Amino acid sequence: MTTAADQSAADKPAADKKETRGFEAEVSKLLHLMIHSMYSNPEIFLRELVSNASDAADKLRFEALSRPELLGDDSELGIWISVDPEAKTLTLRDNGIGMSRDEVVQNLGTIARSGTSDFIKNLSGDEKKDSQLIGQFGVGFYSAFVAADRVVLTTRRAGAAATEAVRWESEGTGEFTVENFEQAERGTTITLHLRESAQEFAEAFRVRSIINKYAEHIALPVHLLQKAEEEGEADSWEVVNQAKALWTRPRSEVSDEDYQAFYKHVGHDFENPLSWSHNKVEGKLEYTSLLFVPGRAPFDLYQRDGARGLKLYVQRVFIRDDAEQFLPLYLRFIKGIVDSNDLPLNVSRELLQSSDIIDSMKSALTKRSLDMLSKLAGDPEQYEKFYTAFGQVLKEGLAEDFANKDKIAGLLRFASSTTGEGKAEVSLADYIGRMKEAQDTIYYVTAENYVTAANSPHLELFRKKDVEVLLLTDRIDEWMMSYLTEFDGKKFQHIGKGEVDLSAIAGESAEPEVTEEQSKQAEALVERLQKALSERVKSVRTTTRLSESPTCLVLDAFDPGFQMRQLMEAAGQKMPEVKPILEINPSHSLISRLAEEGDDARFADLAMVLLDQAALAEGAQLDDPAAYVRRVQRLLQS
Ligand SMILES: Nc1ncnc2c1ncn2[C@@H]1O[C@H](COP(=O)(O)OP(=O)(O)OP(=O)(O)O)[C@@H](O)[C@H]1O
Repeated sequence: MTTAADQSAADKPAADKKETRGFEAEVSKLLHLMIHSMYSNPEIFLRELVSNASDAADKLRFEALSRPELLGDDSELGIWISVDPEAKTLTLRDNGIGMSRDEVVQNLGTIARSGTSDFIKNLSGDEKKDSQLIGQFGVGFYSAFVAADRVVLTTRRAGAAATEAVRWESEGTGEFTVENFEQAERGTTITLHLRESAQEFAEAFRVRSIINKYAEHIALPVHLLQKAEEEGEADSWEVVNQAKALWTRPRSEVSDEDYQAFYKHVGHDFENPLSWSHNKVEGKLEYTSLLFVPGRAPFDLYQRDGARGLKLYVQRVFIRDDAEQFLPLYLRFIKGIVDSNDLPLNVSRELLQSSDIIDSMKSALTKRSLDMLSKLAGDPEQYEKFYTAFGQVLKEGLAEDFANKDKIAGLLRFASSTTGEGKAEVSLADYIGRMKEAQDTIYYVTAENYVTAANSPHLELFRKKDVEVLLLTDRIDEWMMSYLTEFDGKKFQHIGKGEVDLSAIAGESAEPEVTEEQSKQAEALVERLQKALSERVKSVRTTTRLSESPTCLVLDAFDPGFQMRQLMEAAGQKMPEVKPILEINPSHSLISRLAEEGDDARFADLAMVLLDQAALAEGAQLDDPAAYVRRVQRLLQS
């Protein structure tokens, strides 16, 4: 059995021969999963097929811009749906672009979209889990098998001869056949032989109610066959939708359901979007945009070649999918369309890449998207969904989009030392609103996870003085913060870096945590420690931030921390070694004992142990854990 994927030129059969081929392995896997995951909602296949037919019409209109002859005398594009309860079939025809034999084999034998195939290959095998993932990418044509146990598709590509049409047939169980066929009209006809469990789709009234739901946003007329009521009368076709591009209609005339259905069509999603923004711009530039915020991340969000961008129309004519030029990369999760009146219909890739029109549209659409997100933030429950899915991507914006830095920063959410939960829910505005009277700095700490951050010894004094600290635990947070130095006139400080000074916040009269006298007394100890630890630390000093722990490690204000180091090393950049600074807390009994230690060997062991413990407390891994264990054992025994 040849699979569709590994066909080579050498074994290509004569074009008109009937061939039986095997689906690519991933298609079989997808089909199997789909049938299991969609049984409770089988009608979705109709949405998918109508969506494909609409895309086929879009593609034909686009090709006809340069080759008008493709339309011939069949220029009224549409979709025709009929049912036959006796034959137990449902048939859907379109007069769109159609497919050649090669295209049929490629599109309906493999999973063409890049990334999808790998995604399916890597599914866990746990049917329940995998079924939920299926909704993350469009199930498309193959969903027909949820309702049908045999699907026959005939198609003739625009511009091809009637004898070059193709017939494809499959029972969805691993194989399909393709053969040449003769078809008078251009376009694609799909006949579903319905499963016993899906007989409802052979009932005209049932199909009508579903189509009413799924067709209103489609810009193409959808016709349903009306059976003649009286004998002798002919059957007739009835158009069931407005057949007007949804974005051209005034907002007040578009229902939420229509927006949601349209999103599912353009966003290849099963679920409703969290929010949308529909705008018509008039003036120097004229365009309409309809942007959506999805509720969950697609599987290819972090893939370099992942699907992104908007669907581009020029004067209502579809031009291309995935036009990336209208939004910055950090807003790649936004789905939708943009329809321009200013761009030429034959807009080229080059023009899209550099043009004043595109630049100003991009900056306006970026603002629009950010405004839509600010608005969404007014609903914390919905915003949390958004932030969980896309918060990390949004953070990239601080590095990418200088002009909108403040807006982006305003959209970020963080866990905090005062909310007591790991949820990222505190905004910078919330933080500023709760700042102490004399506080002029936004404090934060980065760590590998919430527990490490929340228990970091760096927080001790902040806790004691009731000063809030943001806890940043995404792996890109430290990198991100290198781009965020100010918000609303307030500086940021990483509490594990540089010197910390809370004296102003505590009030003039408050006792300092470490008195000058204690510092002075500790001077000799500091010197002794510096000598003992010179290989491993940059310096030793008395603390400005501890109140309970004996020691902690801090970095100089501009030294890269642990996260940054990991990030850079993952990107293949070798980082120079940076030694930390050891801070000691002279009020701690262990430090007093250390100061009194007369035995140099014991002093060295104690010093090393306190240093390693400071590293452990902030979630770092020891370079030589065995040496640490040996030292502790020696100390325990002596
Ligand atoms: N009615 C049709 N007319 C012409 N081509 C079609 C038609 N239906 C499907 N195709 C082709 O088959 C391809 C695969 O369709 P399928 O529905 O599986 O995926 P898709 O439409 O690309 O994306 P999605 O999975 O989100 O639906 C389409 O990209 C298109 O090229």
